[in-house]
Amino acid sequence: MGTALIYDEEMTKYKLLWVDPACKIETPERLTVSYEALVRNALAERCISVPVREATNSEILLVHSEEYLEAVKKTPYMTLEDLKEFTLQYGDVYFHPNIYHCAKLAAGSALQLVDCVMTERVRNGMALVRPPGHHSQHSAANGFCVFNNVAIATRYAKQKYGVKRVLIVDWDIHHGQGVQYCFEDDPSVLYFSWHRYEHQTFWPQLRESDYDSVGKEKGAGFNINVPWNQVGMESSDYLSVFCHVLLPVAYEFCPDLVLVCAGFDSAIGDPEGKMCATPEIFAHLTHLLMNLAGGKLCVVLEGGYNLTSLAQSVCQTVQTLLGDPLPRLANLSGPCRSALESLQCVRSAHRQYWSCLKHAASLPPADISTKRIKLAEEEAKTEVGEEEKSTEEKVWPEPPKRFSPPVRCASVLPDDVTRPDGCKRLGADQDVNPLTASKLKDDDCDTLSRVITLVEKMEQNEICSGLALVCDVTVAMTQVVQHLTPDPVNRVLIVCVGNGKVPSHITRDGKTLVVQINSEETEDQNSKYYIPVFLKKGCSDTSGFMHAVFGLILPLGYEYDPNLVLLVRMPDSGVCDAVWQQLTGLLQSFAKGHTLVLMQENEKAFVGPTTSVLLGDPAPPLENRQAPNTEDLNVVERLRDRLQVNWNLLQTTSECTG
Ligand SMILES: CC(O)(O)CCCCCNCCCN
Ligand SMILES: [Zn+2]
Repeated sequence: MGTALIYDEEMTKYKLLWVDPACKIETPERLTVSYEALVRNALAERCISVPVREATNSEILLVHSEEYLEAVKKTPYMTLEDLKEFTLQYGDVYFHPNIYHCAKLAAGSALQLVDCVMTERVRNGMALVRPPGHHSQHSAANGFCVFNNVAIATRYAKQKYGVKRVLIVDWDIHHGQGVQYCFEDDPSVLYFSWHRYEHQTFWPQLRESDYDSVGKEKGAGFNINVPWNQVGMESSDYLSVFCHVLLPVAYEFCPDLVLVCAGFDSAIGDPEGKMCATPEIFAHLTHLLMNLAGGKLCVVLEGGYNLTSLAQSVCQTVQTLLGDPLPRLANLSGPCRSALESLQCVRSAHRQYWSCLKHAASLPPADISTKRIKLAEEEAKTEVGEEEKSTEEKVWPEPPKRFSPPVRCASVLPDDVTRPDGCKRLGADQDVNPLTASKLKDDDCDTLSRVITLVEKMEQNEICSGLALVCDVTVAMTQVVQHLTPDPVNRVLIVCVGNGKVPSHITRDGKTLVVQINSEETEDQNSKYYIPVFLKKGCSDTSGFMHAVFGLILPLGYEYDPNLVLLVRMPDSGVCDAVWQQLTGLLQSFAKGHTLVLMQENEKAFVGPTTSVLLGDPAPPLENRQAPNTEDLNVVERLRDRLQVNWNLLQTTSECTG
């Protein structure tokens, strides 16, 4: 199944007709540069082009009042003076004779996206629209928004397709208060938003944008606000929040559909956000959401005002939706102190609602409230100036080209195991380099030499990922590590699932990082590079396992930044299919998708499910939503406490930083 792209140049045909410093950044060029970049990078042609349509009255009325709709209906016939007059009743937004038409097209585009994803005509998709939507409210336009595109799409999906749970991820740098107001008492819609806040001094300066707005009545816990109280946030900060807040909660929520309020003003260079995360981060944020809801992911454009970073970020997002391998995120420094404060605040505010957070620190950092008051007082003192003091132009490197290796997935299988379609079989002889074969002294040398050849072809980027059935995974793992070209940049992340002795010598000098999830206590080797995660209920406990994936494996993997990932399924690990597939999917975040899966020969039943994920299909949703058991949560928390001195991305509170 493919990726939908919805765009129509009609939505470029409105603009600001008078002087208004607050609105001048919202221009038609935002849409044209985004679409043209997709065309230029040969991404648009790989998408399924879906036409726009106007949202109907009844669809708009799913969110907005009749009075508001009737009022907006009159704007096409207004004079310039009337339009200015009409605009005055709202904040930070402008009207134009053609904006009503475009607003119907923007909302209709989101509905078209929902239709083709829910009818499985496509797997996922992106709608390039303007005007944006997430600030508009029941009876008000606001913040460049006229109709709330994503809120309407959410109500539409529930009404037309009986979708029970919708996750809305709002990575725009402004708080989508319009979405919050719409669903704050609705437990079937989980709204997650991060936003520049600076202790309520940044637009829209709402008290209800802070972390303690968790939702109302039945909706308590289903509204998650992550305020950024400083500018300059980087990829590390964004990934920390995904790993330690959004993903654990999203998996516990188990949505049937995921919608993204995709604003790219959270990228480096944006005049509104003033953040420092490079465009590649959106490839990762998108990928981390692609194994939820069976891959049903609808991305709808919101903000983004630096035309260069906007276009690059849109391309990173669409290329990931298309399934291309991700770029590596170089030298992640770990979350800054302010981000850790926000992280701690959000986790403590939501610990009572989500079992994955029940071990979170119970209180926000002591001084957080005084900071808010102090900063607000300071703000009051300085004149309210739109022009920012620091106007230095941010520069960042062009994101690296992300081309797919000629072979997406190769397998080394015993002759009696059928090769899954789409997967290339690594032949016995023709592919194997004789030098390698000679070096292997093992009785299984034929298979092992093919495994080594597979790894060599991954290093040369001829093959993206691989799977091998071997007679002894431990031997195979050891051989792979030994045969890696001794290149100083070689770093292998090894994730061992299940019991079994991992030879200690392979955790040599930091060239490998081994994380083993098992169900039996191993002697506690206090090494930075060997991390045993002992789960009482072993790998069969889905919640405990996934807690270790989000809280430990993902952060460690991002910080370690390997160029190869070995996923090893130890004999009788007890891990269930869906969890195994989720892990396989999530590990493709690293090493440009170079994942080698090693399994015992008798586990041929898992060859199909594993290769389907290696080939880019989404992992099936984890049906169960029971809480991780307490001991397992304890294990992961204790490990995190012990390891976070060495691994910054494991931090979740600001107390720990010295
Ligand atoms: C879709 C969106 O969230 O990007 C809209 C943001 C509106 C910002 C209003 N204030 C602008 C102040 C200009 N310096
Ligand atoms: Zn924004």
